[in-house]
Amino acid sequence: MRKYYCMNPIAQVGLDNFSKNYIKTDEITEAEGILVRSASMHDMELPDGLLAVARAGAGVNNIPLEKCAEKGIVVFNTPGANANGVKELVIAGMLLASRDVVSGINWVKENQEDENIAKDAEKAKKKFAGTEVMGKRLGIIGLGAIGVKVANVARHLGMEVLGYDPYVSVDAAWKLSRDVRHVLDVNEIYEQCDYITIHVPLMDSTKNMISAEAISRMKDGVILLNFARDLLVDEEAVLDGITAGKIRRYVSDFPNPVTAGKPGCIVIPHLGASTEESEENCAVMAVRQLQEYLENGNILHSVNFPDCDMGVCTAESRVVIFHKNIANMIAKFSSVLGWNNLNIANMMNKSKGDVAYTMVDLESSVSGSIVNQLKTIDGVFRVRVVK
Ligand SMILES: NC(=O)C1=CN([C@@H]2O[C@H](COP(=O)(O)OP(=O)(O)OC[C@H]3O[C@@H](n4cnc5c(N)ncnc54)[C@H](O)[C@@H]3O)[C@@H](O)[C@H]2O)C=CC1
Ligand SMILES: O=C(O)CCC(=O)C(=O)O
Repeated sequence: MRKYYCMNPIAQVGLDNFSKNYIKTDEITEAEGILVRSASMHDMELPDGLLAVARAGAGVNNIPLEKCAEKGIVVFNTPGANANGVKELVIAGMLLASRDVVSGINWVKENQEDENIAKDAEKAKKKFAGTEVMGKRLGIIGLGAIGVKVANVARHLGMEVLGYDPYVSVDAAWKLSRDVRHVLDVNEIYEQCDYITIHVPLMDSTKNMISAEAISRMKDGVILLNFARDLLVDEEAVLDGITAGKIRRYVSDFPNPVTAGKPGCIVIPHLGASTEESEENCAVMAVRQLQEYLENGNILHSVNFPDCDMGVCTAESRVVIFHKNIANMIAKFSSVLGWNNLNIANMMNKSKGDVAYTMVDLESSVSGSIVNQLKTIDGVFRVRVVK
């Protein structure tokens, strides 16, 4: 029986995909697989028996990717599975920032006992008047699963759309409306747009990407939307920008003491992916990827190891090896297997940055001693007998 542990509540529809050979455990040290959403795993000890972590979502900044790689723990995410949920809330955020609906609703609540509320509302409403999005210019930083969807909807709303993504994938480019202007310099977005929305992962290279300098380049009265991660934006500079009238509204999906309750800030409690559909899509994808890896050693949508798929093993056994991406590793594995008279039926090796993954199907079974010989090869992190 294989055991998995959930660090956050995971949609039952997803968990139902586990076969009867799986059981949920409350004891993390027993788990071969972990399912997680936003819980931080940075300070936790990774159990020795842990083989994989599946993030039911996109952002993986809550997971120590390198530490996992060094221990041969595969980390998956579920690209695109919650993109529509986020897209819809970004559009809602744009509208809430343009029209003062929130203050208007609060006014109605505060005046609920007023018998003349209908008449008084007609007098009060001019305070809450706003602007329309049609005809305005939207800049999108990051044209991945979410950015592309936001771009295409914004075109349907009659907005002019500029997109910036130096690493845009072919797949994303195919999905993007051809009316979106792809800019090569992010400053064009800062300098020309009425609305700016950011959809990039939080990494060392993107932290504080929306800096005071970037804000200083923006048009007066810009509306800034952040449904990606708070640390991408210098939020102290945002507050200064609001005070100075540079920024009209800052919409963020990430409450923190800097922006919560501050004038000009519309802060949502991280609800971008909190829809039934997104939660279910992510859970189903995460569970399938986890199960495929635990049962067959196949990797799909990993963020710290290369994707590698040899299907179901029809040979006598399958061994997978996590190792450094350095010269001569395959020769060393073949030598160990050859000395031990093991014939290779099939083999695949893939690399990603500094790490690599080798899958080997063999015509006879592998003993513990052979596994130990593979483990002692310099540069090997982990050896796992899948079958
Ligand atoms: N608020 C919420 O609930 C959610 C937030 N997110 C956040 O949104 C982020 C984006 O999500 P997806 O679109 O699904 O990811 P994605 O991986 O499909 O797209 C990210 C895009 O950012 C681009 N990129 C990377 N560095 C860049 C840079 N320096 N400048 C411009 N573009 C750059 C990449 O090329 C890629 O196309 C996630 O990493 C996560 O942090 C994702 C889902 C839900
Ligand atoms: O699971 C969640 O609600 C968070 C979603 C998110 O932020 C992500 O997928 O990056």
